[in-house]
Amino acid sequence: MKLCFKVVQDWIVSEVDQSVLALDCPPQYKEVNPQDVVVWVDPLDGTSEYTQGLLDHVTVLIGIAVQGRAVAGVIHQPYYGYKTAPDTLGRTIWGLVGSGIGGIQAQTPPKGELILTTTRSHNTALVVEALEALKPSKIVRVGGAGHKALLVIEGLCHAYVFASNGCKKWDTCGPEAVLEAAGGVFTDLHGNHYSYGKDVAYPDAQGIFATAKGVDHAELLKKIPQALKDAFPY
Ligand SMILES: Nc1ncnc2c1ncn2[C@@H]1O[C@H](COP(=O)(O)O)[C@@H](O)[C@H]1OP(=O)(O)O
Ligand SMILES: [Mg+2]
Repeated sequence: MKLCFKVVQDWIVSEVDQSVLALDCPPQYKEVNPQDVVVWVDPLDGTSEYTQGLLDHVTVLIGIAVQGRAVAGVIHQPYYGYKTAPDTLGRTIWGLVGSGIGGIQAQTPPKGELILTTTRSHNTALVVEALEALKPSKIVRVGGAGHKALLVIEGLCHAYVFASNGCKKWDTCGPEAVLEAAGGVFTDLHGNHYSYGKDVAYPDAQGIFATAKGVDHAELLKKIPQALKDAFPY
């Protein structure tokens, strides 16, 4: 059977960030068995915010898992700058664990503060309880898992905390890989990495606890009461 595709010319982007091609692939990923690779895609993360016109909360997420671990990802913000710089709309951030990130500079968040980011549209009593336990100096409520990961990568927030089972593997595989490639740590509320293998259940049933480069993830996680962690069993 012969398949024919006609690609609309406007869809083809020829001016892209080439820096990824200059990177040396970490040795452990130079030869992987294709059967060990799973790609998770969220074509529109931040749906609720999108419907409300909060366009900069929206991202397109691609995550690549090898033997269950999130190792590479892309977070594309199609509407980045739509209010301030509509002529250069959008930005694409990518990361490969062991190699680094491209598209933005990873930053360490300010010392002496604790700025947390979390959901603005999927709030619950447990979400609030977890945030209060950390005694933050500020809470940034925005939409989208990709968007929140970017706030942490850019050092605008110290941590992304979500005591809920609402996110799915396609929401977090890409963000986890990019944040960890940027020097951060992205785990569940027990401090464990999710598995992104082909047979896993879709919900991130143990919540999200992700910290920026330079933040002591284990120390911060100790402030979450055990009873709250127990509300998210394996
Ligand atoms: N309770 C939920 N029900 C459905 N999707 C959820 C829920 N909680 C989180 N998500 C998904 O995880 C992303 C991050 O959550 P939030 O924006 O609330 O912080 C959301 O954009 C949404 O993905 P999506 O928008 O692709 O449906
Ligand atoms: Mg999503």
